Amino acid sequence: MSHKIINVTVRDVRFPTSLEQHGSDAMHTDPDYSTAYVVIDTDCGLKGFGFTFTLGKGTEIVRPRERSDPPGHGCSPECCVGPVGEGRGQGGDLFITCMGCFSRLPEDLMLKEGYPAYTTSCAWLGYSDQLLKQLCTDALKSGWTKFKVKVGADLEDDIRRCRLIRQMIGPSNTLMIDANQRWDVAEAISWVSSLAEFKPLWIEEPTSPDDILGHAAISKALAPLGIGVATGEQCHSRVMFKQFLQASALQFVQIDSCRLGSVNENLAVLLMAHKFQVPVCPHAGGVGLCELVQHLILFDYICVSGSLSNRMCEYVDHLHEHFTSPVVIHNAHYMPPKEPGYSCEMLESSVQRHQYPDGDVWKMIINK
Ligand SMILES: C[C@H](O)[C@@H](O)CC(=O)C(=O)O
Ligand SMILES: [Mg+2]
Repeated sequence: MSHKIINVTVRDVRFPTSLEQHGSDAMHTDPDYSTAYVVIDTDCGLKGFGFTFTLGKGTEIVRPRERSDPPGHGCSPECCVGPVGEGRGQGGDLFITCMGCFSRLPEDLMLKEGYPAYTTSCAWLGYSDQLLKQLCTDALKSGWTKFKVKVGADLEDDIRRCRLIRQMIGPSNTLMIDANQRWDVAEAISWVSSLAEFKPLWIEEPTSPDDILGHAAISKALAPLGIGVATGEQCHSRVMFKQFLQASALQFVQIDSCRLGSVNENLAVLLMAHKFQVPVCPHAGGVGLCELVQHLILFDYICVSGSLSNRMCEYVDHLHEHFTSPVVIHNAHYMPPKEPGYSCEMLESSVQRHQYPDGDVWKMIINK
């Protein structure tokens, strides 16, 4: 039986998250979480859905790739626009199938308790201390035990915010910090040393995401303080991850379902991380990244690592309502998705309202 693709549409869908500083960090002060959203129609009525994530204007870069450009036009095979443009979610029911064919024990545990998650949505850099306190209180009540705080713009602010959150979560909950590439190598080491009293488990993206040896130097300098280096959300290929692992430049692998183009590229990184015995703690959030990455992390646990030690998946509490099968979080754990597919179909009404620049939401903002 063969079927034909009869139409492909790509839409520029943006959410005005910058208005309330959701997603803000030391490098991205006004992100509008966005997608280049693809729908494929076939002659038998089946449809395919997929997207890649951007911070708004980035959609203008990845979108032509989503339309039709073949890979490698003027770019290296591992160039960043290629993989990001290919970060689409046509996973079919691969993951549901996989869960049936391996040992039942990890599968049962996932079905019962889910995969452990941490939250970033209490402490975006643009949030006030008052909002941070409120969100942290709510998160603790809902069972969250692992929290990530944005740092890197101003050391005094970082000390105050880390102290505040550490006081709120207590000594036994987990704190991570994320600088989003803001520092050079020496600055990263001294800045993070000043935050060591707050006992962060990791510093994320301390410097340029391409500086593998820089990350190795930071890892070495911070190891005696018990602080690991986490990176990967901007890492666009398995080749980069291979070198990070070979150089002992990271202690936590942060795959990103869209930045690494395709499920296959992500699986290659999961296998390498397992070989090097480095835990995978995926980047997620944005719009739709939690929906996609939940499949990858369940695959990692059930089929590759078989371990939850030092492992957790990022969660942010924004924009899930725009998906037909949003993630289910229970007691700070991702519960396995029950629907077949890669959870990447968006609600048509949401797509229409947020289409840029002529959806109703944007018309209102632009005409203000
Ligand atoms: C711009 C994004 O919101 C970024 O800050 C996300 C990120 O670094 C993370 O979630 O980790
Ligand atoms: Mg980050």
